[in-house]
Amino acid sequence: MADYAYNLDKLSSTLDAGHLVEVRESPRKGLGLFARETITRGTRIIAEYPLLKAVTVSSHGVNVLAAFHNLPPFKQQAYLGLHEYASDTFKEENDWESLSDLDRRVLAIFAANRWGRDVFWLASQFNHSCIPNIHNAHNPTIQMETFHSIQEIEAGEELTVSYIAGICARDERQAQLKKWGFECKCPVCQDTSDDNKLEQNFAQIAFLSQELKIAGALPSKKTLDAFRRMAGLMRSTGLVGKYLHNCYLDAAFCSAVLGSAQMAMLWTEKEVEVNDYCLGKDHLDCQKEVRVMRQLRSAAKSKRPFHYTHISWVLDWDQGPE
Ligand SMILES: C[S@@+](CC[C@H](N)C(=O)[O-])C[C@H]1O[C@@H](n2cnc3c(N)ncnc32)[C@H](O)[C@@H]1O
Repeated sequence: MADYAYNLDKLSSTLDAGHLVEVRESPRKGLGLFARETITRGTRIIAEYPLLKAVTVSSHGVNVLAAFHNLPPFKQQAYLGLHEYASDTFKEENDWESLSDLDRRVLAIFAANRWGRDVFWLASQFNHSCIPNIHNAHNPTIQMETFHSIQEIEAGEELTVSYIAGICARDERQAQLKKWGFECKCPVCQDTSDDNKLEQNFAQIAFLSQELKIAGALPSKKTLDAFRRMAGLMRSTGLVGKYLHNCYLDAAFCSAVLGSAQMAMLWTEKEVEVNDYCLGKDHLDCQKEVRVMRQLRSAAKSKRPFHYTHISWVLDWDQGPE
């Protein structure tokens, strides 16, 4: 088994559509994942178990090193084939000078590829885009990380995820991406002209979400209108993943608090649609949302006065591993 190498064939699972993608050079980004054929929205392209799982992401990376040294040789070999990058901050945090060359490499690979505490093999080939076409999430039912297409993807097109948190303006995005040591070359970031419509949309979404945060997003006609505008901007920008889902969720709850079961139901239907293509119908969160949608449907049909407390809202979303 010593010369066993991780490869696409060995990893392809009956739970995903890994055969639809290939790993190859992506201009100025190293390797990347590309569609072999047209991929429809909502396809579970990858469902993967971690190659390396650290117990915690504690300082000095001891847990990461222990996890690596406990792997069987073929997995260590696969891991060491992944891209590495360690920022100066990461090196300082990890007492770089005291480490062996191998341990530095192990930690630099962890820094460049980790999703929380986990490093996946195939999913480590995803490059970043500020407008990604793939959404990743932990699926507790199958205990795997899943990667779904959130747009229709054409044959030959690159598949991308977002490495960063939140929807923010270019400067903040670039600052967050410093951790991975590159300047983003996605289409939004490359266009530095003042009339970059997509960038203007990013700035407006960031502004609206900041305003809502400051206002504490207390349900009112004004906040509902802000969620509606934000959702429209996200759709026209192509940001159709979890932030759009969250926006629909907020709009649904806001409509319910304002007393309209009908409007809450319509927003929830949109929310369910986004969640289904981001997570897959077997995800517990999708099933919980469908239950909320059914309650709202019957409340909307009923002649009885409606109050938002009649609905069992979903409060325990699955966040997946840290
Ligand atoms: C998780 S790896 C992705 C796979 C990597 N391209 C490879 O060759 O194995 C992350 C690294 O890919 C590169 N990268 C990812 N997204 C990029 C982007 N939008 N623009 C430029 N480089 C990118 C950076 O070097 C980054 O540190």
